[in-house]
Amino acid sequence: MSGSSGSPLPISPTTLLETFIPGYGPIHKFVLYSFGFDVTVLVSLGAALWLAARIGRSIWKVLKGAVTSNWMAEISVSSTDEIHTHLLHFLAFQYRTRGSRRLIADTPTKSAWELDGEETEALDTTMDANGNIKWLNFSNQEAKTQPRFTPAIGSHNFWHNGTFFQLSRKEVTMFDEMGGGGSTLKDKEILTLSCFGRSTNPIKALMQDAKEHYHRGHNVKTIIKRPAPKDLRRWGGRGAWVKIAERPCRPMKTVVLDEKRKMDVLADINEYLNPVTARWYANRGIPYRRGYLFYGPPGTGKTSLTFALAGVFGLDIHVVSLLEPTLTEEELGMLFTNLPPRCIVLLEDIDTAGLMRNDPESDDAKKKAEVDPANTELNVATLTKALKKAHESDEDRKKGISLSGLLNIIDGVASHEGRVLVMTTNRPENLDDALIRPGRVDHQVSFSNANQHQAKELFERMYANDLPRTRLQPSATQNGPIPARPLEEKISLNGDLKKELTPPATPTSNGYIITDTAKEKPDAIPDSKLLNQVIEDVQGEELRMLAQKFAENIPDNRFSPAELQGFLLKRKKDPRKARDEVGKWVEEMMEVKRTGGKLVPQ
Ligand SMILES: Nc1ncnc2c1ncn2[C@@H]1O[C@H](COP(=O)(O)OP(=O)(O)OP(=O)(O)O)[C@@H](O)[C@H]1O
Repeated sequence: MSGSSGSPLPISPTTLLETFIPGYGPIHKFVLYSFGFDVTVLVSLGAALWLAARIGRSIWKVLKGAVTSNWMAEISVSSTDEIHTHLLHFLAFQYRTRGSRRLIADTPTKSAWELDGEETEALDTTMDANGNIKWLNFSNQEAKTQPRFTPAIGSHNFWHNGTFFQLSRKEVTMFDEMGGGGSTLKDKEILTLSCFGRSTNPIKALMQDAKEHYHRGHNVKTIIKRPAPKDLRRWGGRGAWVKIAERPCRPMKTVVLDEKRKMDVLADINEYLNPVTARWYANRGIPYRRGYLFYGPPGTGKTSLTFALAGVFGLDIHVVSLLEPTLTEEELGMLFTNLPPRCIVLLEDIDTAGLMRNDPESDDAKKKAEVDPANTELNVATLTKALKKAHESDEDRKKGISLSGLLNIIDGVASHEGRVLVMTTNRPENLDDALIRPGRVDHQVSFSNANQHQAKELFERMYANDLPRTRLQPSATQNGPIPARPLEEKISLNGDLKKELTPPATPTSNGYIITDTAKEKPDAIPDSKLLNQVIEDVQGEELRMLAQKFAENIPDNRFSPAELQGFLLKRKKDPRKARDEVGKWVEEMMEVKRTGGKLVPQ
């Protein structure tokens, strides 16, 4: 009777497990008698490992917390700022080349221009054996689009330029005030980058790299932005503007306009954008702002010139439609204060923008209706309009942009300085004097329908051979900048303004430049056979003769460049056909214009 003594028995691991795990005893006995194996050893080992892991994790947490707070630097970025986009682009690039196991895949949106990459070959339209034309087919383009991979929500580590970085990507949900007392839940993403050391400089350098990576090639692109959707605008900051398009810079030489007028605008903006000018304005207490009014008939190149200017000066275009129903004065003011230091703000068709005014017309109409009972039909209509206006609620009045609100935003005390404001209109006579007074509009450029000289230029431009794609040469930015000559020197040297107005050799997305002629670069890659082969034989003197003949058929100031471009585009491979058919087209067009018809001859 060994166990009957007074001293207590030591508790065995099996007894302990039996106490904590219901049913352990029978299982233990079953395994022991059936297989001769004491499962307690295994379970005890597992429990010891689990405990060690818990303790280890707790110690790790404490240590990590101590290291993070004392020996690590971190910077967080919210998804409402554009740096977030830069970082994601950069990380997508990084993570494509490294083997991370937790990624988020998304389908990137590509513009039509991005399909025309460096290595893009021209597609030929061919015929099959039965003589059927095989048209180009893009039905499987979605299938070919490669997903973009970015780090998944959670923590990630990576090396960049010899520094170890930690990235934490997390989503936060927050209440967003909707106005009118309501609120909604909104998801926002926070990226936190950290690195060892007490300085945030490596992270700042990484962010700079990400920014440069994102903007690489943007010197050959013009970025077009518009106000973000209402709920995103709410966050303010640069996120109040979203990129809607990115297209190759429009060369200045493709805008057919009187050279002096073009040169005046270029010189004026060039002078204005010079950082020294800002100080000059400040010293004299003049607000550092410049406004331009481009006016003239539709399709005469107002928007085209704005894009070409953006390309020359490397500015983004911020397009605002004052007709957008959800845009309030307050928001427009906030959007103007969140513009980058240098940019173009484009307000198109400012006369049709529907600016709200204190409209005396309705009162007049009402009085007229009362004193002129003979004109009943008209009076009922105008009176209804006037009464409708009178019953507009205060809420309705608050919506939209009033003229005084816009004037305030353009040059009020809080208005942004450094931007180039371009307003375009087809009807300058309808504009309020206050809108175009000096200080708001400093330079006016008139556009008109094409004269014969411009028609000739359009023709030559349409049929000029494209520059062959050439191998890329490292750009000046990589080997030091091209020394600049002063503008006056450029003008006086050869008196040929046209050459100088054209931006220099086009840089490309990789920081390279496309060289000018195929002759200089023997390893030229042949370009589109389709287009060039047909028109190759019509170049030089013959092209000039055809252009001359074409232009002689075009009456001065009757057709807009857009109309002529439309005619030429339909004959884009055949300049001789264009010359032969222009006479008939002009006759028909004149008839359409005389009768006020809408359907134009092809
Ligand atoms: N002066 C021009 N030089 C070259 N192309 C032109 C010119 N004017 C118009 N075009 C061509 O016509 C089309 C319309 O031009 P654009 O949008 O610049 O005209 P717009 O004056 O801004 O017209 P709208 O007043 O209707 O907005 C474009 O494809 C452009 O290439």
